[in-house]
Amino acid sequence: MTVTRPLRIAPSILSADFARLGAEVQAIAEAGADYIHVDVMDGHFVPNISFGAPVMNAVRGATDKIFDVHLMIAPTDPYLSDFAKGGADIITVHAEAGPHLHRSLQAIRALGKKAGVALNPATPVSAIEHVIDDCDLVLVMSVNPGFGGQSFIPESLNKIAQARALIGGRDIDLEVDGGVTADNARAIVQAGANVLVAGSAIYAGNDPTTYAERIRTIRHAATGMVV
Ligand SMILES: O=C(CO)[C@H](O)[C@H](O)COP(=O)(O)O
Ligand SMILES: [Fe+2]
Repeated sequence: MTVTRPLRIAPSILSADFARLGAEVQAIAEAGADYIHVDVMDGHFVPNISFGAPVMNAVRGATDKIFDVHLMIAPTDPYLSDFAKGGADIITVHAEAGPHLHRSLQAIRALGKKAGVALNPATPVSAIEHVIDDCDLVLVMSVNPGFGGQSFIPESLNKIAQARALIGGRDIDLEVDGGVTADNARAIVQAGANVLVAGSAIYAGNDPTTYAERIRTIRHAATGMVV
């Protein structure tokens, strides 16, 4: 029998108001986020630059929720300890970011953190077959990484199902990131995911009074609850 971990909603602070980042992290945590998704981009692995470990560390004190750090950087290994010391709980590296994925995953666990591996849309699930027991989280990218606000790639649903089959009964989160909304959340969860990242769908308008309702709407849609 396949055991799926509990549903988690992980707002991406990439879509937050950076001028008020600490307050935005606190607001999203109080609004019901399960994980805080932190997108780190280097302008090399992806065509955009966001922020690094010092900025993440500066807002770490805003909540004690799990910091789910998505590294879109290459190389990754020289920076892992900065993110671990800076307060990351889960550190996810891309399978495409370097030739030694197994070493990177082991390095994250040696730092006492949960190790995640992310797959770009063009990378097959088979790329992580031989490291699946070294992972605590698998992240299926449902857009090409680099920017918030893109549309969900429909083929991702097949890939999520393949990743779920690979994970089987292991205690591993299956996360989906990119273009997640209340409209596709149910299909994503039915395909086998349990962690939904959403940036623009939650932070739209940067109005904290709407965050709890946006998170609740996605959570209810994902569970098939009629509201
Ligand atoms: O990793 C990312 C982009 O590379 C972001 O987490 C993702 O795009 C979230 O934003 P949105 O929900 O607006 O698509
Ligand atoms: Fe992300």
